[in-house]
Amino acid sequence: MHGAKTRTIIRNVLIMTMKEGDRPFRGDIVLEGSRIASVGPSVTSQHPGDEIISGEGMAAMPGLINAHQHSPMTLLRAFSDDLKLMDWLERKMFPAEARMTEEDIYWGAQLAMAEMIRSGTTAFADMYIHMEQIATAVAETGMRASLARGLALAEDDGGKRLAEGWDLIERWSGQANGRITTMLGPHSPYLCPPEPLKELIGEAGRKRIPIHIHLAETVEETAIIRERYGKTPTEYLHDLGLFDEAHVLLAHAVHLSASDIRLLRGMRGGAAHNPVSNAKLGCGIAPVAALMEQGVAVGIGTDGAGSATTLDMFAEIRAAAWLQKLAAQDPTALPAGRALRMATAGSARLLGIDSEVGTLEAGKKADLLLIDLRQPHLQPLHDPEAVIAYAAAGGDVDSVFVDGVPLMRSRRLLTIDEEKLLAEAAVRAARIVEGV
Ligand SMILES: CSC[C@H]1O[C@@H](n2cnc3c(O)ncnc32)[C@H](O)[C@@H]1O
Ligand SMILES: [Zn+2]
Repeated sequence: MHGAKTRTIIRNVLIMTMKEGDRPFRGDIVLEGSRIASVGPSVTSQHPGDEIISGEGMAAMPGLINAHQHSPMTLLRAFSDDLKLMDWLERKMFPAEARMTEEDIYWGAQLAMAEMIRSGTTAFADMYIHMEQIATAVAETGMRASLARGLALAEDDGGKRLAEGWDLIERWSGQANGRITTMLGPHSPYLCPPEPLKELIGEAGRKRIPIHIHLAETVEETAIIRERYGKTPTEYLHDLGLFDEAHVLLAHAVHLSASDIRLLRGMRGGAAHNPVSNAKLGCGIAPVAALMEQGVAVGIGTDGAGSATTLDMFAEIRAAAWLQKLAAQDPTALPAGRALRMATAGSARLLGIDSEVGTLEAGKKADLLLIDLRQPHLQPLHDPEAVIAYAAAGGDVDSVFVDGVPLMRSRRLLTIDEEKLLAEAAVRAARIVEGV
């Protein structure tokens, strides 16, 4: 017998476990409560009360994990494009963000979550302001998230924002049935001077709190840090003890020298690659293959919708593969299966949740998606991994489960009132950008 937990059997589905070395195969996936009870090729025996979902024509894979973004920036989507990063941030984003209320943050985050669920993302790492609002939206929508209050430590605010960062950690770690985890979020080497950053790193180390930080996104950043401290941005963080003290989620990691990459060897956490944002802002191409060769975990993120425009992780997977091939002039530089594993198991490692999610296997949390393969652009299926990495888009996702709970079935969102959300977002977005 199977006890009181509800069981859902996804029958006869093409299963992509995303475990290293596994090939796609047809079989059943059994969800029991919040976890995966079994994943296998044999037909599973049915019990009274089991819910049966036909997987005919579908592929199942672990939920995509967006390893770096700023969710409320959906309200700034396509508000300002085609500018250099520093101009874009200082002239457009920061002034617009200064006009955002707590309620704006809530609705912007919910808009991001609707878009993420619709495109197969089940978990994300977020760094922003008014994080309580984002945490509330995560709890309500049923997603999984790692949340950090973004901190520009160069600005003297009497410790107010840092206190908000610690408060978030205290109040929200482990909330929403364990779906919410937290980090500290010093923004970047260029907005965080050595003294307060060293202090924060020491405190994070003592309390075992992970750190989410932007690193080496542009050549301008490299020049600024060289001028201020005579080091590369990576050396700057390394010399402050960051990689010894904490699990670290590095966003971008584009401009790394060979010796920078060696400094990252053995780090806990890893780098979140944001290929679309990096391409749109003209930042450069992160040395993904070289990082992986040195054993540094690499995941995939979108960055905020203010730069990436969409939160569709399938677009990022494709861009990641293309850009590595282009940069190396070598089609083998980042194969389809490896790009898919980066966006699932790789990102899970960066968020520190790889023991729970990121692959489809018995015992893990039931965070997964079903892709509808019965569409012209996804047929035939000579190589399912290649079809999904190179041809699928967020709109092909049929169903999404987190913790065994369906958040979308047959493309209908089950935890979000989309009509109300779209109306709220439109009014708020228009007000925020007025006059900026
Ligand atoms: C203080 S909360 C986070 C902060 O980061 C800003 N941001 C968005 N995208 C980027 C990026 O690509 N590089 C650096 N900073 C970025 C966002 O606007 C928030 O102010
Ligand atoms: Zn960012």
